[in-house]
Amino acid sequence: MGLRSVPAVDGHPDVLIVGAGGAGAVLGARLSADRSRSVLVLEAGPVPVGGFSADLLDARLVPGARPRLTTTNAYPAELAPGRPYVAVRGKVLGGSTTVNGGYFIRARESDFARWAAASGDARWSYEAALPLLRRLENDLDMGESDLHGGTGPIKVRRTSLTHPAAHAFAEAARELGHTAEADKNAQGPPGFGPVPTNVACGVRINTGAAYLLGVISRPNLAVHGDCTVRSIVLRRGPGGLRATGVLAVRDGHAEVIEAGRVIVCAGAFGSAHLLQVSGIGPAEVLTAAGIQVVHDLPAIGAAFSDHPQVVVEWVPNRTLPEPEDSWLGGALHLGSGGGEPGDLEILQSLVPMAGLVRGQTTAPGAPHAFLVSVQTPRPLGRLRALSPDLDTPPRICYGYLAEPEDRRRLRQAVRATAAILGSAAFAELTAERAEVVDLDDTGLDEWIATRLGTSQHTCGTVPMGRSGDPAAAVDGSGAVHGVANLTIADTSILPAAPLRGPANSAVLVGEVIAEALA
Ligand SMILES: Cc1cc2nc3c(=O)[nH]c(=O)nc-3n(C[C@H](O)[C@H](O)[C@H](O)COP(=O)(O)OP(=O)(O)OC[C@H]3O[C@@H](n4cnc5c(N)ncnc54)[C@H](O)[C@@H]3O)c2cc1C
Repeated sequence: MGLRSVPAVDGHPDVLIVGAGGAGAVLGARLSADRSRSVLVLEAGPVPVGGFSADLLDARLVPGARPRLTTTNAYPAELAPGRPYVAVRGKVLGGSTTVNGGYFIRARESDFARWAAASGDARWSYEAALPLLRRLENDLDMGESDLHGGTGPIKVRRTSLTHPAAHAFAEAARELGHTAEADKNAQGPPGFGPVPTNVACGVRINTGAAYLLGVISRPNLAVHGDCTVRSIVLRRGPGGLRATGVLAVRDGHAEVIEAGRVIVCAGAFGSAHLLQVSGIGPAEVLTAAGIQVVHDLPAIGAAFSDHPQVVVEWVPNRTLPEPEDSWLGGALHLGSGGGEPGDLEILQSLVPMAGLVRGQTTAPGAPHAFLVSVQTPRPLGRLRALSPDLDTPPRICYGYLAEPEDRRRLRQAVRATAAILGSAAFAELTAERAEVVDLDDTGLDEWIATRLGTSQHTCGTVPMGRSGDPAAAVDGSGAVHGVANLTIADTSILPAAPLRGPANSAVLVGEVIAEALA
């Protein structure tokens, strides 16, 4: 691990980026491509300029699944009343893309339509985003086309489905009449198919490695690791309120670093929390936390969305092999009937949960798993700072399963998984009936409540929207309403979580905002 410092950039950079994660690393690389612009990136976690350790690259594992990993931040949270949880986020170059599952699926067209409508900004339409979706990827399966990119920084590969459990899932989906979806990045009818991943030859391609490490020697770019921004410096002048820099702590020393523009890319939890402790957020939340209100913005932390998830396990009748490249098998997207097509997700793990939490690709005798989630965005989550001190974690409540319809959808997803396990295709792999089969709705609700988890896909803590809309915090280019020279650029600005995992969309946010600021 190492630090890199370029004094000329450190002095008063044109752009100061807080956080080098899914979106921040993209912005650091894209904005510093203009050699006349000085760019300083401050990342709270380590920046391994010599390369990432093998355990953070192995795509057969999910580093963030391991408790107390030093390259993650843990946030105490509440999924539903009485359901405590510890949510994690990457704290390392690449952010959560360095510790995540490597599932890399584009948002659906309807997500883009929602984001464009909320922001009133056409750059979030699917048509406008497509060239950037192509620019960010190198699709090793599909190659360059009108739909796919062939030269971008992130290599994309679909899972192979040759593993016996993945093969059984494919057969079961066919047997049960689910639509085949060979390319989940093609906006076709949702169904069963391989999972597009940001994985090549078993290596998870995080955004730090893909975008930033290769350009880190640019003279107009400096990237500092182990450097936490504790607040945004704000000044009120004749032109109104503006950001002039940040207060950062590096090597135990606090320093104010001034900059032409501050871009906050600290993630959906980190960005909203940093804004609130800096005095930007709902006045009553700030006042209750003892934070001086600098700018009342009610939308910050008021209505985030994510994907509730439960793990459905099954016991194989023999020891199954380790996966070759990725821990992921196939994925089935099906409709809940009350939402949009493909709003339920059944994602297959080829490594038992007992292995993933230990950082091991096998766990002999342990059950295998499906990760089952409802992908309908429901903006019921809340994040509130509790203290002016950034080290005091915010209060995070997801608001899961609040409505009967939320519970119905999750029951339906679990029962669809049980049907997969009860198929003839799976009879060759397991002798046991899924335990949920005999439960009525009440029993299944209880079963789900005790196993409730989350996909860790939070979006919308600093949502895009039109100026004057109380539900909006930033405009379509990430500019904070009412504060000059302050931009937010990460999954926090997406007004609603996409119908698929947000990692691809996080990279897209970096690309879109870089274009907007070019
Ligand atoms: C365990 C896990 C598994 C996941 N699996 C998947 C998956 O398989 N597919 C998928 O689509 N999505 C997945 N996700 C979600 C996805 O990875 C994230 O949505 C995405 O990375 C978010 O990008 P971001 O830029 O918003 O934030 P992050 O990638 O979280 O980046 C934020 C960065 O800011 C830094 N930072 C925060 N605060 C400060 C501060 N005050 N000062 C300086 N730096 C700061 C952090 O250290 C971090 O590097 C997963 C998430 C987790 C946690």
